[in-house]
Amino acid sequence: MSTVHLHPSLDNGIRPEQPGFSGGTLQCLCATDKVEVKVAAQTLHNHACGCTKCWKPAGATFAVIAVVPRDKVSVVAHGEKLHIVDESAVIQRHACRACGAHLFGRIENKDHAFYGLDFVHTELSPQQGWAAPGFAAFVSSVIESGTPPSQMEAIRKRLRELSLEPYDCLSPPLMDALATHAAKQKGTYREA
Ligand SMILES: N[C@@H](CCC(=O)N[C@@H](CS)C(=O)NCC(=O)O)C(=O)O
Ligand SMILES: [Zn+2]
Ligand SMILES: [Zn+2]
Repeated sequence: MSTVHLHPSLDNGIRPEQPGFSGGTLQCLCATDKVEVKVAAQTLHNHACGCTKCWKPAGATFAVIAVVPRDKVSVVAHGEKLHIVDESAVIQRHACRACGAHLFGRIENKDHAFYGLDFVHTELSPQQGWAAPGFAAFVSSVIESGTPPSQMEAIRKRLRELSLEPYDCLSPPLMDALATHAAKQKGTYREA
């Protein structure tokens, strides 16, 4: 058993995706009056994120986060408890004021490459069958939340053991999507 702790849903064995799974609900961590958000689709691009802005459960080094079309996300209970953590961030993270869990993150800038996709943590769902994480993003950023740099080699080794290739930004396909969008905005985009 490894002594490197990443996140409970990674450390305790990654649950496989269920073919045909089509969504469920997310619930905040409050004991009563839980904020509930319906996600009416399977998620895409699920991954571990080491950045300081993504929500992590207590004691976790990484967040686990995926995207889903924003029209599939709706608040179904206790939306009055939600607030936006940082209005100035690209991703507006809607969190429960009482327990701190982030229910969904939304990009309101229509010019952003990922506009139209919301960010969700499916560990907040009682359902099983959600997409499994496929890579690890912003790995070096865990140092910014207090991980000693000397642990990075062991962390990257453990991520690779779990088949979560570590990247210090996003994965190459997502970085390519961001750069393609930027090239189109600048007028420098070319087909092969
Ligand atoms: N090193 C920074 C990286 C933050 C960062 O760029 N996070 C990525 C991954 S979630 C992002 O897209 N952030 C946009 C945002 O937070 O609005 C940190 O850890 O705070
Ligand atoms: Zn709560
Ligand atoms: Zn993040």
